[in-house]
Amino acid sequence: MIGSGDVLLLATRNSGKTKEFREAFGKLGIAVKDLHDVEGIPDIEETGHTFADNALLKAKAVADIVGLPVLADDSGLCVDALDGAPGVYSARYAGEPANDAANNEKLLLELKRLASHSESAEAELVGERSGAPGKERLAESVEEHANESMKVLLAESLNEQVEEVEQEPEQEPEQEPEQEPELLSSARFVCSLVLYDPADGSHLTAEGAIEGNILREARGTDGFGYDPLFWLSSHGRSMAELSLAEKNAISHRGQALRRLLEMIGK
Ligand SMILES: O=c1[nH]c(=O)c2ncn([C@@H]3O[C@H](COP(=O)(O)OP(=O)(O)OP(=O)(O)O)[C@@H](O)[C@H]3O)c2[nH]1
Ligand SMILES: [Mg+2]
Repeated sequence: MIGSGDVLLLATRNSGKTKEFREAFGKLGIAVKDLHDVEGIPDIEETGHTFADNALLKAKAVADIVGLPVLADDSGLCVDALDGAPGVYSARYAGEPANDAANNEKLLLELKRLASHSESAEAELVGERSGAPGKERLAESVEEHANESMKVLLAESLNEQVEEVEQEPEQEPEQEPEQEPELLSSARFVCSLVLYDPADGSHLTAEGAIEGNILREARGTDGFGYDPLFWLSSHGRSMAELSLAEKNAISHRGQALRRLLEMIGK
């Protein structure tokens, strides 16, 4: 369907995606166009429940109009602390029209809200646990239940017990300064690619995913979407601190594309 010297149409209006595909396909001598280069393609509603469903829906809708093979990408961020959200709704997480800055802001807000809830729950639990019997309560118990000679013995043992309870916990050894920035949740980027041929309705699907963590504060200026909040421990950088080529070498999109190219023998 595609080959050296070919032009490939992407069913996307996301210029961030197009840039990444241009970097990857450029090496194969394949020029890449997107929906900014083609007139008369309506907005395609993404009604699927999975990335693969939406990628097929976009590739087919555009290919059926232009009458040529089309590649579509449906992708998103799945955050564990949010039970996989925003997922297929990543582009419009903060509402329509899609806005990266608003999406990032909402993601941080949701995760910080969760973190502060679990911090106060933890503080309550620690408070309950530290309700060890105090000296006064133990002394009252001696008065209530012992005769005189027992009182002496019990009072001695009480003092020992209280000393144990009241002893300062041992000091933790000094920690090394933290290398990792503050992280809010594990997460992954997922990408489904569909290459659809309108000549016979055949299509190929390939997927990729990359694991990372959500940063408390944005870092870096490259990439798009949630890249500034996506921390890669293996690289000690955020996704937005990688060059195009570095991102393609590891990203969900790069992985899916290499799988697709393998399927078509490229
Ligand atoms: O930081 C990011 N780095 C990435 O590499 C990445 N890949 C996807 N995403 C997020 O997921 C949405 C896709 O939704 P999506 O597949 O519907 O695409 P889109 O609506 O942006 O364009 P289109 O291709 O549909 O025209 C995007 O907008 C982003 O929010 C990414 N964020
Ligand atoms: Mg979309």
